[in-house]
Amino acid sequence: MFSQQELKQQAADAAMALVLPMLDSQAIVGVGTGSTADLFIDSLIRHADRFYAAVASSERSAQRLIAGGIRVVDLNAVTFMPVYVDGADEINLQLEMIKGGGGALTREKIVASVAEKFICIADGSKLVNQLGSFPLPLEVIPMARESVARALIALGGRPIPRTGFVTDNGNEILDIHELTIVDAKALETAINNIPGVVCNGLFALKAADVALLATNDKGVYRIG
Ligand SMILES: O=C(CO)[C@H](O)[C@H](O)COP(=O)(O)O
Repeated sequence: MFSQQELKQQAADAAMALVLPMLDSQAIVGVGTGSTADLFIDSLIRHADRFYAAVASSERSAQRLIAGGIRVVDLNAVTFMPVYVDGADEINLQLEMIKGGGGALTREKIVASVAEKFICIADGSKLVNQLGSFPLPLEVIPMARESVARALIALGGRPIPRTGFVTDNGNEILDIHELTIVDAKALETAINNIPGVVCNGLFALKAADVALLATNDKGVYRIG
């Protein structure tokens, strides 16, 4: 039996094998946030001579990349990014995800939107039939925390503010428990339309292109 950490490592290694042929001396790689993304960053650091630079989805990932000698560039300077690699809190067979457990959902969604291909890496426990057991993170403008919370209660959720946490953008996180997510794209759109919501952690309108899920029974299982 592999530990969860070993499974995350296997998923990160599988992503690196997929990404390497996409790289050249000009390539810019999009990098996510979290414990699985950290392992991918460590692998990127070992292949620093194979690409030009990275774009990070959080200050935390930027610091890890820089500490490893990787050039980190501003997304505004980037017109083409072949690939974005990141973890997920939940993913379904349609490659729709809940992300934002680490609070970096807004920058993650922005960087992912620029990339040609989103590769999701995770241990197999993140694969679900229906999204929503993991509380859905919302980044909200601080003055709108309570009005957004009321709107989410009306949608059937139970919002809990993530206390003592400020996003890289200076905003707050509401974690929405007990949402029934039947149509993830429709819910993502509906929540985006609530004034004060900066971003929600549903990645369904633009889902992942490929998932690499490391499991004990099937090895690294690829979807997409
Ligand atoms: O969305 C994220 C951070 O905002 C992460 O990708 C997600 O929380 C998964 O993290 P981990 O790889 O540590 O399980």
